[in-house]
Amino acid sequence: MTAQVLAGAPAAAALLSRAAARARTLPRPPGLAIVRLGDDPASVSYVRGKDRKAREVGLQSTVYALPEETSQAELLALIAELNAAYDVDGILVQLPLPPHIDEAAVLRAVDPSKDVDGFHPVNVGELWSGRPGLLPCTPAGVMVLLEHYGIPVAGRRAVVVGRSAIVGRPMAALLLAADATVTLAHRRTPDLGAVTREAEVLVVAAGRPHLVTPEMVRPGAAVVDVGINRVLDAAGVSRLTGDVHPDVAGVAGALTPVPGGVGPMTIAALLANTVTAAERRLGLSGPR
Ligand SMILES: Nc1nc(=O)c2c([nH]1)NC[C@@H]1CN(c3ccc(C(=O)N[C@@H](CCC(=O)O)C(=O)O)cc3)C=[N+]21
Repeated sequence: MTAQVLAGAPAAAALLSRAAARARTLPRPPGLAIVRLGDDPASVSYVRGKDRKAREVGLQSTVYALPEETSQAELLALIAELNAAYDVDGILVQLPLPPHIDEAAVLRAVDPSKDVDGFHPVNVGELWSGRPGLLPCTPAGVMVLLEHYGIPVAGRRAVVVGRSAIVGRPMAALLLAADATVTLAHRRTPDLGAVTREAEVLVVAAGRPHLVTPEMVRPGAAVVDVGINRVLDAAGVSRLTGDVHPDVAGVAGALTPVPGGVGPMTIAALLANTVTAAERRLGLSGPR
């Protein structure tokens, strides 16, 4: 037996087509502003992908590509301008930012009603108090992926590996909101395998290539691999690999591929969030 492949593309396409349909009912297209500093190749390529998909879905997308040496004050001034702009519904500041910028201060400067990354402390607090506002894109995308493939969460044991502010923590909050019994494990968790073997739903976002091996997985579990690690293969070619060892497919009931699993969901969730932000700002209520 080999695990069902939880491909991201069909679930992302379904989410995007629902978002596009909602966008078409608005009096004007939802506006997305993407801010990026410097020329890190991964950031340039992710931002290009987001901008292209945003246009496909009927959003008005603008990329602000600023030089690496942009000062914190200049960046905050741009954010203030975007906060005040009527036709901007969503603001995304691509991370990571250069070391001379105070990331937390920048994330706090974004108007929470335009925070389509769900990183502002107000949105984090709303999420953990069970009154979700705008949701962090990767965890929100994982929930849509599980739903798309009919994988139940309510009443089940869920384990999240990794406690980052961007994935692990909000992932645990969303699984809890969906009535799972949630364990949040991390690098200081003793006997990680004993903990992950409890999971009926296992989400791995540790940033460590092939951290999760077959003996750490409960037979039949649904395993979501959030890891995107660039590694060199035997021939010295750079490849993407996840935090879950490929042999886990022999034990799990379902498994997301890397690439082609969670990644496409993250972008789709960002664009769906932008439509939600536009609906709220225009006084129309969206779903959720
Ligand atoms: N403010 C902010 N918001 C983000 O959402 C954000 C960010 N900063 N900084 C960087 C990370 C990374 N991220 C990804 C999105 C899509 C894929 C994706 O679609 N990946 C493809 C493969 C892409 C490839 O081949 O490189 C896949 O997994 O199939 C990956 C990574 C969003 N991020």
